[in-house]
Amino acid sequence: MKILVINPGSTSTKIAVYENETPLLIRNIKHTTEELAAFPRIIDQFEFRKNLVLKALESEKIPFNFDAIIGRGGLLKPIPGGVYEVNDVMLDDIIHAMRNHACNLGCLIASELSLLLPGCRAFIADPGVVDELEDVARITGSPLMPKITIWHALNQRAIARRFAKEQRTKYEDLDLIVCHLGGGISVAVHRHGRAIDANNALDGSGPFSPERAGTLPAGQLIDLCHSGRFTNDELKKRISGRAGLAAHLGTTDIPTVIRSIEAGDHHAKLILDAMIYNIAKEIGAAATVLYGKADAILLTGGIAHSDYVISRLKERISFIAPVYVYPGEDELEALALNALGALRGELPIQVYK
Ligand SMILES: Nc1ncnc2c1ncn2[C@@H]1O[C@H](COP(=O)(O)OP(=O)(O)O)[C@@H](O)[C@H]1O
Ligand SMILES: CCCC(=O)OP(=O)(O)O
Repeated sequence: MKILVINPGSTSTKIAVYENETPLLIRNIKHTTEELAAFPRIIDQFEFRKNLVLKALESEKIPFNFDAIIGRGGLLKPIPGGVYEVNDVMLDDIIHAMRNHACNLGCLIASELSLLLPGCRAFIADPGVVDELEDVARITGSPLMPKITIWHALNQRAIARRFAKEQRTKYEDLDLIVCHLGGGISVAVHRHGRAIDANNALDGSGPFSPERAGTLPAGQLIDLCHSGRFTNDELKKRISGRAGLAAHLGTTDIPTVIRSIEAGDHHAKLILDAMIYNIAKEIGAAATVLYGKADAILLTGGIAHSDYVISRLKERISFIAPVYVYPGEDELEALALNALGALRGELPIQVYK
């Protein structure tokens, strides 16, 4: 069986082709802040990102012939984890989504390309809106604004399962803190296979990240909203997109920031060290959810490639539990395996309503 995998991220477009469990193509196309700034809205990137997929196939001479196309799931309603077939309700919710993120393009591109091939199915799996929070974790200080979670559900779970396999145990038998360090940064508590707490890595809570503001001072935010300085869309970009490292330093690229630090840029060092400090605090808070008894802390995502970030993070969090580092992500493989499992009847195909 042949599967095409499409993973649009905030700073990259990742593409894979699998023939059963064997990868035939893995491609990570990185996008600069300027390149994406040319598109006023994320939905405007549809043709650009779709063409990147088609060009990658063409350049590798991979025939356009697939049994299924699976995209990274978008910002739908909160749903349980698993594989979902792309349907009209899903496409409609994505087109009218309240929140913007490149992952919204995953099911749109998968759907459009699958329609070119008779019999080809379009899926998503474990989107960022997977919600398994404990009731106590949902309550905030305002009944008007209950906590919602938007996180790297797909990769966090794939990495947690990989760790469990390496430890010769089951994911469902472990208590883990997993932190995905990407364009957004999510920290989730996985208690016996269920993610009982996770931040909103997109526009709500947690540490700031390469392109997110994270938790902000609420009063100052309200004042800024009423200052007349920004439109609604501009303000949203100040929270997600032109926020975090992008706002402070003009780049989301960690190697660029580190080169500046090495060249003596004290401001760049202060900002990156502050991001690391805030990530460590979020992991410390997650430890309290498990009464301090985590089996391990897993660090993953693109930034986990950075020795600068990981060594400083470890200094602050190693006292909590053993730290394991999984640079990059297993999202492409996790998506491919979900599509294969669905096609083979080994995984239930859920219906998005
Ligand atoms: N080799 C590397 N060293 C340090 N940072 C890296 C490396 N590769 C990617 N990154 C950083 O990882 C982040 C992107 O992570 P990734 O998990 O690919 O996120 P996304 O899915 O949001 O695009 C960027 O800030 C990028 O600079
Ligand atoms: C959709 C929420 C997860 C997230 O922040 O993803 P990126 O790191 O790819 O932006």
